[in-house]
Amino acid sequence: MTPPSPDTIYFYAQTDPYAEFSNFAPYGVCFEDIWWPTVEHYFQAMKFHDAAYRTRIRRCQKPKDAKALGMTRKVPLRADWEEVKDDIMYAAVLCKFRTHGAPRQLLLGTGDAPLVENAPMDAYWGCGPDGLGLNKLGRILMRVRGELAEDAAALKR
Ligand SMILES: Nc1nc(O)c(N)c(N[C@@H]2O[C@H](COP(=O)(O)O)[C@@H](O)[C@H]2O)n1
Repeated sequence: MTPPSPDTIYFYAQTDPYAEFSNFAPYGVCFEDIWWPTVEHYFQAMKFHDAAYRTRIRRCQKPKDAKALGMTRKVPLRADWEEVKDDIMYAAVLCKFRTHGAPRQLLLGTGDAPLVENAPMDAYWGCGPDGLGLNKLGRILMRVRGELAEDAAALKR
């Protein structure tokens, strides 16, 4: 097991440094002419094919409320969710950072530092309780950082 690099940047709560990297941060995204208040709202809504339920999630006041609605299994989860969820998350996170300059500059300013969602209960998107989780959100952010750096380089050419 490789130990975490000393320059690893951890993010999670909205009261912590680098809160901008969390999907709960107040940066909206637009898909198919519909505006979603946060990445979390969009991601949670995409779990369902039910259009009315998606709208209910989009109208939640807070991302934690959107997440709570997304956790229900009273409304059927789309059958292909496990296959599509990583791509949906990637598209939403890329859209967020292409849309909003402040988090984009913060992300680009992290250079090559490893990024880790310090989510104690989530070993898929975050590092989980023992720090050994998959950290899929951190990995997506690092991939997005590379895309944004390419965008910036192309603009200078
Ligand atoms: N800020 C915050 N609070 C939590 O309680 C969280 N679990 C997370 N992590 C985010 O939760 C989303 C994943 O939801 P599912 O478990 O797939 O329903 C994803 O956006 C994580 O980044 N963040």
